[in-house]
Amino acid sequence: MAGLLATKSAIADVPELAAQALRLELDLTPKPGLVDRANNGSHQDMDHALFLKSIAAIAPWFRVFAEAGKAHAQKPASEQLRLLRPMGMACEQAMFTATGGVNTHKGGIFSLGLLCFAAGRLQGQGRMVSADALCQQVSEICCGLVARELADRPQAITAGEKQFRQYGLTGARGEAEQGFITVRRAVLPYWHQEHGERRLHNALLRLMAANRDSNLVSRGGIEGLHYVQDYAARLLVTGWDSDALREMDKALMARRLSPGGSADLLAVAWVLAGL
Ligand SMILES: CC(C)(COP(=O)(O)OP(=O)(O)OC[C@H]1O[C@@H](n2cnc3c(N)ncnc32)[C@H](O)[C@@H]1O)[C@@H](O)C(=O)NCCC(=O)NCCS
Ligand SMILES: Nc1ncnc2c1ncn2[C@@H]1O[C@H](COP(=O)(O)OP(=O)(O)OP(=O)(O)O)[C@@H](O)[C@H]1O
Repeated sequence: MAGLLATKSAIADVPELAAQALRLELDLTPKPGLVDRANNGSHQDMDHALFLKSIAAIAPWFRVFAEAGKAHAQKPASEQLRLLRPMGMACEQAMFTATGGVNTHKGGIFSLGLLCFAAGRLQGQGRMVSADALCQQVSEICCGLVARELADRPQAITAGEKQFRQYGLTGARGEAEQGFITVRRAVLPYWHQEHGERRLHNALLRLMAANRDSNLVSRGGIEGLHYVQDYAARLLVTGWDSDALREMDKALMARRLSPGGSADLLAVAWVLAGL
């Protein structure tokens, strides 16, 4: 009985954890190149207030995704993305309406939306919602996504397709299809070594060092990605404090670099670690 109660409360919490994750990610300061409480990082078209509006518009959708996952739980995993996608796009539309057309959370909606949907799916199947089970579900739901949407295209047209052709970068799709492998390898094993804000900063640095963030490539080319990866890896080796993070913030702003994919994965880490 105690196990059953624990399972139920964990399931109910995933949409709430996801909304919480977006708020914590936003408020974490300093955050190199990203919008935080102190500055707009490398962005001209968004600030903290705009991100708050975006979160308010997106958060109610997380429960919608979870309910949809539950309602379709008995259908094969291969059919799920086709069901979820129109809802994900409607949520993107709600974000664009709230922000006046600015892309504040497209990546976050994708990754967290999949987690919420997968949680509902597990619940509908009467299964335990653990981090491993959620990642496994997301991976099954996204099976073949990289091949369909990046690899099998005859011509590379979009930025994502070009980055895949040139550097093998699979972006948010690849991370989801691999069950958030970067979060599971680079962040979760170290999660309990730190506490409070330092834990989140450390996780963000680990993500920036490991993640092949397509945002960095679209802003600064492959050199931009390597610059941020090397910078973060160096801080993890030498040690860091708030001053070091502020220095890194300045360096990324000077180069117009924004590790938005790693910010999204920090939110994913919060949800997975919270289970
Ligand atoms: C797949 C999506 C995200 C495609 O976007 P795009 O081609 O721009 O892909 P790309 O991976 O380059 O970047 C999108 C965003 O993901 C984030 N991101 C970038 N790199 C990474 C990475 N390595 N890991 C995780 N997230 C990343 C960034 O925030 C970025 O802005 C998408 O827009 C989409 O299909 N939306 C429809 C809604 C949907 O399917 N939702 C399903 C769940 S609700
Ligand atoms: N705190 C944050 N600050 C900035 N970006 C963030 C933050 N958290 C998450 N992101 C992610 O970064 C992405 C925005 O990056 P970016 O502005 O480079 O994208 P874009 O609008 O598609 O490109 P561009 O501005 O170069 O035209 C969002 O999709 C969002 O998911």
